[in-house]
Amino acid sequence: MATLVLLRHGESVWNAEGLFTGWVDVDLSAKGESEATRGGDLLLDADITPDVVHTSLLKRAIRTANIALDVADLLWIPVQRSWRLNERHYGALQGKNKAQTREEFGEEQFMTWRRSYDTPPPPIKDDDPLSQVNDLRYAELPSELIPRSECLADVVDRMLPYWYDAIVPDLAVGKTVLVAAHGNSLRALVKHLDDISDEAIVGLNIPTGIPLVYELDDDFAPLKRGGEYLDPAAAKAAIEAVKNQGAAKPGAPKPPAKDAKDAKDAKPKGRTRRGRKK
Ligand SMILES: O=C(O)[C@@H](CO)OP(=O)(O)O
Repeated sequence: MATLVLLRHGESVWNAEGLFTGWVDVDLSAKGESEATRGGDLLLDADITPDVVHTSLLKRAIRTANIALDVADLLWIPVQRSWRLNERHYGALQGKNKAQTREEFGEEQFMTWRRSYDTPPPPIKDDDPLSQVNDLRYAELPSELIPRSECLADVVDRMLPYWYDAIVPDLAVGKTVLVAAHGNSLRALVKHLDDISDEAIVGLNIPTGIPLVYELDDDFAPLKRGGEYLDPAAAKAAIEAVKNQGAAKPGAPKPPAKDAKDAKDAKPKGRTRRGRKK
């Protein structure tokens, strides 16, 4: 038997602003930092001591893991990071306002892009400032493996090799494993663990900053389907909030104009592959 803890990063600055994020490396908001702290507190209260942590290459997941592990005085545990745990690449929607996209394209198209299993959003162009093709952290990935857009089925395909090759070997030797990742990469992992159908996964949302604990049998299948959130009441409310992102609030004013240019201006600064050559 082994313990697997899934932790979605705390609220990011773009979650707070209602923007599609994907592979853009935005930081945690102040609320996201407190959510990560609460995540660490919940682990302490439940007496769960991770032996190893796996994260994506994005700072919102890395910082969430660090903050939570710091609370538990476990910053020293071994860490492995992989692009395979990254958020779903949101293609040309990266940086776009969710509410505006819903208004512009309609509820059905909006939800198809957000939650359908096998329809990716339109691809991002390689010369778009919000593309990751020249990002230093993916310099060792062949260009064709760097996504230009992904649906959840694509995320399952690129995440599963990491599950089998990196996470399962830790679980197999009895380690308690913490995976700090993202809404959609964790949906992909939960789909696999709980054997959720392509149709049913559409309705599953993962809340920010609340540890989800799975006890696994010797075949790495959950003893309890769906696992257990360490704060079930908070998880329920937070799941609703994720579900309703981009939805119009009755009587609410329209969201502020945020066109593609605004999104580009908001791009977080980082070193690029090109930057390295300079
Ligand atoms: O913008 C994103 O990258 C994701 C997660 O924040 O959003 P959504 O929940 O709409 O898939």
